[in-house]
Amino acid sequence: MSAISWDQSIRSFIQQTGSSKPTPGGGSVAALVAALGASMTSMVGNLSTGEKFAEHEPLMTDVLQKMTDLSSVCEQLLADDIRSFDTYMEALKLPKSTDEEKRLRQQTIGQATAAAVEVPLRLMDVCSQAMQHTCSIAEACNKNVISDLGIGAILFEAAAQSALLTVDINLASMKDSDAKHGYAEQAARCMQHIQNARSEVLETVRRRIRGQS
Ligand SMILES: Nc1nc(=O)c2c([nH]1)NC[C@@H]1CN(c3ccc(C(=O)N[C@@H](CCC(=O)O)C(=O)O)cc3)C=[N+]21
Repeated sequence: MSAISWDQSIRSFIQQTGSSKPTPGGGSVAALVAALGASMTSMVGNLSTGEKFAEHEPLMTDVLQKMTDLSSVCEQLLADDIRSFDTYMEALKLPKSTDEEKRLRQQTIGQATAAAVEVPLRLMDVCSQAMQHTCSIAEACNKNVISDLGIGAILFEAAAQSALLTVDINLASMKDSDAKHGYAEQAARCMQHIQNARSEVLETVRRRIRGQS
């Protein structure tokens, strides 16, 4: 067996996440959950090809490509979140004896906080796009795996709700109230869109599980 297996990576991620080290933190876990959501939608897309689904081929091909791209963004965001939160924790440790040190520390913390908000916000946007694509195949995809499409939708919502909490805790410490309101509004709008699309996906999933068309 090769030294790097998925099993070992998953085990090591889980151990590191559960340790007392601040990162990977909730922001990174949310990115991983979103990537798993993309895997579910991909699996459903990959099982919705061939003669029976011929008329939907362009749609499935497009959604599969989108899931591959969004999954790569999740991978990037997982790493970005570690970097941004580590930077924030480092900024807190800056000296604060003189006025100049205090000013520099506050400025650095402010910048680090903005970055720690923007990473989970980007993840929410990814979840929103992914949810929309998931919704777009709910009627046409293979019924045998419709439950997995629902799982994808649930995971995108869980990832987005988790990212939203991360946005909120960082906004709570933000001083610039204009920026704060801008971020909060963007997050709320995105979450609303995600929840609407999730409801639509799950309604279709449940109807198709019941066997009504
Ligand atoms: N983009 C982003 N990603 C996150 O993952 C993220 C975040 N923002 N914002 C806040 C939450 C919460 N979180 C913490 C993790 C560990 C400690 C931690 O280790 N705290 C120690 C103090 C450590 C020290 O001061 O060195 C303690 O409370 O005793 C704190 C907070 C990560 N989060």
